[in-house]
Amino acid sequence: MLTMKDVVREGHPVLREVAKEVPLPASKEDKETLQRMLDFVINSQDPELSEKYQLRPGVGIAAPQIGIAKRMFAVHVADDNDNLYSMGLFNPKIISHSVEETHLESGEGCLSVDRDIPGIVPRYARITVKGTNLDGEEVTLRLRGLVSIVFQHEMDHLNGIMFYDRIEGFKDPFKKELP
Ligand SMILES: O=C(O)C[C@@H](Cc1ccccc1)[C@H](O)SCc1ccccc1
Ligand code: NI
Repeated sequence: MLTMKDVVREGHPVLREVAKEVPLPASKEDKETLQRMLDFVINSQDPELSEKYQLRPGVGIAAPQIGIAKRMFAVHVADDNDNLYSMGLFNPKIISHSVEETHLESGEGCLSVDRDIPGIVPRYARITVKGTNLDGEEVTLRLRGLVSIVFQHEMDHLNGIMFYDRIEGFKDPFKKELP
């Protein structure tokens, strides 16, 4: 099972790479990896398992965060109406988004960042995401609220972008110029 020792931390070049598309249908290996990523996020929210294995609670993780520069991430998060989004996605793509923006009042954190970095991280308020799930089905998701923010945070990881790159005025030595 994946634990925090498998999570690469900021400064590792893989976090600044643009991850590569996953050939579909996904290989057995890529499916196993994505399933382990989903299990990690689920385990990280389980009081016993997160305590036992010292997992930092998370709602998502992207493959570059375990050193794999492939376009896939896993999320396990409920929306404001308690609909649970628990899935792995291959080659996710934001196909449309609102002009309106939103942000978490508390700012954002990251499993690959072992420091608190305060600041507003602007995100699109609503997004439409297309991707392929672990069953090989193409899914289209219309998202808003925390779920939308989580998906945008994970999408950024696939493009070598860290949440603090989006904080106005934050200077980071590893800063990646935003498109
Ligand atoms: O590093 C990651 O990608 C996992 C992050 C994802 C994330 C951070 C901030 C905002 C949205 C998504 C971890 O889940 S950070 C821990 C966390 C837990 C619950 C809610 C928000 C963040
Ligand atoms: Ni992160």
